[in-house]
Amino acid sequence: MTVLRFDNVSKQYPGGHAALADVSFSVAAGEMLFITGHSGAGKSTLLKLIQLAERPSRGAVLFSERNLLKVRGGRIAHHRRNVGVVYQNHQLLMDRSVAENVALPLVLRGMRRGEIGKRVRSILDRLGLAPRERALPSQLSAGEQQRVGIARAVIAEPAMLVADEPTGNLDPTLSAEIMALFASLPERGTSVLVASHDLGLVKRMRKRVLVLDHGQLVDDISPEDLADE
Ligand SMILES: Nc1ncnc2c1ncn2[C@@H]1O[C@H](COP(=O)(O)OP(=O)(O)OP(=O)(O)O)[C@@H](O)[C@H]1O
Repeated sequence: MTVLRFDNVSKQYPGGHAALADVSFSVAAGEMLFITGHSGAGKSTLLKLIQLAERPSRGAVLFSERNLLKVRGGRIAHHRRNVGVVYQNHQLLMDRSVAENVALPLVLRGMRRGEIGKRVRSILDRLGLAPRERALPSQLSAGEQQRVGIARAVIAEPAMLVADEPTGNLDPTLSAEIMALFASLPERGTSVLVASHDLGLVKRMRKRVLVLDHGQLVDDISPEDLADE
């Protein structure tokens, strides 16, 4: 089953050149892959189209077979619930505790409090954040804040997780732990798309890699081909 498909997608910002030019690829349900390329190659733009933070200038983005061009108004929020997002600057609610930040997607879904508590404890345990559950984001290190952002993005088990340079602030050990966590999501049904220009990290993960160059998709490397390089 295909969860995401880009069909000849181009994106031109007002007054700018083509941030994406005629990009086509698809992602299977439960697949993890990376997208890499130089600064300005179009990685963030591609992720923004998936979250409906931007719209294509030409072509179509299909998510679970639905053309996102047709998703408007109140349906945008509904679509975004199916896409977990991890940013480099985590966009946490600074006046809410770690546990409250992580619980937010479940609260928005109207889940029962008892069930929310259980799920929050479980994900905080997995990410080594349980001792910090009552802390405010301002009392955390950059790495801890990043893990809170990741916990919040994955807690509702979205169809897809998109992450933009998710290990930018983290030391190598923590980066490896975060990547291992991402790699465990597909077996729970979540596809994972990670934008990164850390080529060493990307190669170590032995996953499919899309390569963008000036907005064009110039390579689509399978894990097997990556192993041969
Ligand atoms: N809101 C915007 N308005 C105009 N141009 C933009 C906008 N956002 C991005 N661009 C341009 O589109 C191109 C692609 O940018 P994008 O942020 O997608 O690249 P990137 O590969 O994510 O880069 P980086 O690795 O530096 O984050 C760049 O030339 C950028 O200057």
